[in-house]
Amino acid sequence: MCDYLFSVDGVARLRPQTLRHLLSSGYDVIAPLLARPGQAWSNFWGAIGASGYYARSTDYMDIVSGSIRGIWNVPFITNCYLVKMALFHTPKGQEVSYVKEDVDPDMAFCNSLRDIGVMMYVSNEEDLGHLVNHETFDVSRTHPDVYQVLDNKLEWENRYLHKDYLANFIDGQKPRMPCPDVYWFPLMSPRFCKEWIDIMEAFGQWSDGSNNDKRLEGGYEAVPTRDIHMNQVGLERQWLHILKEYVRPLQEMVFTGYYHNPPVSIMNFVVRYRPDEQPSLRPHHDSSTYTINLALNTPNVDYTGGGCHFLRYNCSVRDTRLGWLLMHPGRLTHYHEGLPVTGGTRYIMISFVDP
Ligand SMILES: O=C(O)CCC(=O)C(=O)O
Ligand SMILES: [Fe+2]
Repeated sequence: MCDYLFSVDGVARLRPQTLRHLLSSGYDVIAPLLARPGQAWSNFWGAIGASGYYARSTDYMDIVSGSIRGIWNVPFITNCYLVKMALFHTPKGQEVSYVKEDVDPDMAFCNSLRDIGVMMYVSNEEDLGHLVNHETFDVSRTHPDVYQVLDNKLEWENRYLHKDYLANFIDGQKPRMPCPDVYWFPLMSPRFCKEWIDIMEAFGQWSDGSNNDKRLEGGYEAVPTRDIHMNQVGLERQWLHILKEYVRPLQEMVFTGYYHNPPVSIMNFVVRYRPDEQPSLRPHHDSSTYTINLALNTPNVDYTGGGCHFLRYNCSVRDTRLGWLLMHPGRLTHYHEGLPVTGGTRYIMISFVDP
């Protein structure tokens, strides 16, 4: 039988050596001090308990930040802890329980430990990882992880931001400009692109490519594409967050002095081009101040033909790159068209940012 019971509320990303370290520490009950990305520290109250009981009032910040290292005896722990199994085999009248009237289970559990004189400890001797926030994780979604940009930022960025995204901001680096005032940046990972397409195809309700579009306020689209809007697949809030957090800083680098936070975009959609469906898009202006056009798959691998042509400059971008976006003014100078796809299927993600 296992000697320890390991409890987590949510999913803890504990490293194996951390677990080994905790297991060998000899205490009956111990909680690693864990961070939850973007939220308060887990076991924070344990640390506050430590300050209240044993330390100066400012010490808990030092404990949380790791500038003091050690193990502290605390009156309360929660979320993630390790308990010796022997504690659950105590004599009658000394049982450990997580049930007490209308008290929350974690409160009741700690109370019961205190009642029988079992000490609880918080440890920050090692950097212990963090907790995943499971509150909005919806397993009924296709690829629920991709929906987690607001709730599990750290995991989400590791999975879905392009590996070269941060390199966009290296000082003195000139952004790529394949056509005049058309900028080109790595934004999303291959996994993002694949899952984004999967979500659209699983939903499957592509527009019919006609001028009548009930999804639009006026019910009319002059230059229709076969597309799915983000609000049809529950990704509007997430996509607008991506625009604000990851696209806006790129825009501010290249269109200097243009600052709108958050960026406003009511048109956010994935376009599908196929030779036998809609292969191309006739020349047009977008209803945007600037447009972003993110390549979700790869020319000469997933499809042939395709690309975006800017008529004023007689300039095309055909060799679009997976997860890279094109950013260009929407009107006046950047009259453009979608070039015909001759085989396979091309997918792009479009936003009309205005303002
Ligand atoms: O096919 C392209 O790259 C252009 C798409 C486009 O201009 C649009 O959807 O407004
Ligand atoms: Fe366009």
